[in-house]
Amino acid sequence: MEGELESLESCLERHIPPQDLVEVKRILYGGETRKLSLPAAALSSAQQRDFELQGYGFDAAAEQLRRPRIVRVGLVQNKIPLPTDTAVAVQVAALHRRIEEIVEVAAMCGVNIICFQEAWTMPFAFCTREKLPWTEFAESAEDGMTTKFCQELAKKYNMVVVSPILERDEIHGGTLWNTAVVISNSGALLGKSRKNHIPRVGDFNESTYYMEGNTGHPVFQTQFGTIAVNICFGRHHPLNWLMYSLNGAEIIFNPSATIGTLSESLWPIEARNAAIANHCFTCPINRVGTEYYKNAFTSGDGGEAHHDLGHFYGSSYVAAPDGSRTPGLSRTRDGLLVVEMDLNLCRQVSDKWNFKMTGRYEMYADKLAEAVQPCFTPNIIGE
Ligand SMILES: NC(=O)NCCC(=O)O
Repeated sequence: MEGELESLESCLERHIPPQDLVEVKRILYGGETRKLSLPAAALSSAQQRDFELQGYGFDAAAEQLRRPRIVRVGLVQNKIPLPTDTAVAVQVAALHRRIEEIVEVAAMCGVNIICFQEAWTMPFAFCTREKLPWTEFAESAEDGMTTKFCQELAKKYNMVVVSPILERDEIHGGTLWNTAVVISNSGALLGKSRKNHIPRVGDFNESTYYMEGNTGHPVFQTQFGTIAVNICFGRHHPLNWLMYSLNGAEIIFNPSATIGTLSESLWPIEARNAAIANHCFTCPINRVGTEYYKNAFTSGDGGEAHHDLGHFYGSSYVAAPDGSRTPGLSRTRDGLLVVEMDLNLCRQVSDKWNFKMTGRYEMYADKLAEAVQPCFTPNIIGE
């Protein structure tokens, strides 16, 4: 992608003198994350298939009573492989093929839980506010062809699959939802988690298509750890992260679709802060590239109509409960980030910082209950 910075990290590596780089990484990233040694076959397959493959590891201290709880997660970011005016079924098939070849490499790297980007089976066409053909990408979470496809992958590779799609719920009048389907490594459907916070910002006009999710904050018990899915815009809402954490999530995925001009300066902060505040691992994932539409659309701001939403900047990363984080994937290329983590780190950091213990949730529960009442008066004290 011409003119786009490849990644923040490659820029730092290029320009910061080596003697300062260690300190810069300590301050910015909480230190240098351990690099994983990935199989040569995986690295060469990634190269042949034209996607970036990076691997990092977070360690925890050895304990006497608990064995290490090591899990490998995979985060996938990708461009749409075909133009947005290609037939719907052909676009979906091409995305299935692309994901299949990335998941195969994830399996070579020993990934236990994989998560794809938000609405991964389609262009992020909600900016257009057109209904057809975009609503045709919607599928049943329970038995749509993408769920069936992911169940096959889960069984074949013994991998938990988190598959964020546009859902059509036939039981409730054919309504649409922005939903993550969670599939166990046995291939069984574990359940689904709908997007709780729907954006109304800039060209992100998703409320034209679906409402705020009604599945609450489910946490899925998998063989490899407890996981939750906080879909995209929920990233800006600390209480949303908190609720998944209160329900016991050790890893919270954040499949997203967001663009540089809107959110890139927030991206490194929000999910990382959530990992710190909630003593868990967080995994934000963003799509890559610029998606063009035949019909121009406006942003409702008096500006010119345009054919694209802007550049999706990738930069997927993982943040750990101690506040450290991996480098981000590329801003421009498809990629797979493989991260090994010892889940014992969550309780170890919790015992150190005690945010759960010092959180005063009962005080906030009371005060929030008051603040949402129509008769609420803010507690402002004047002179
Ligand atoms: N997909 C989505 O909710 N995007 C909104 C923009 C953002 O959260 O950065």
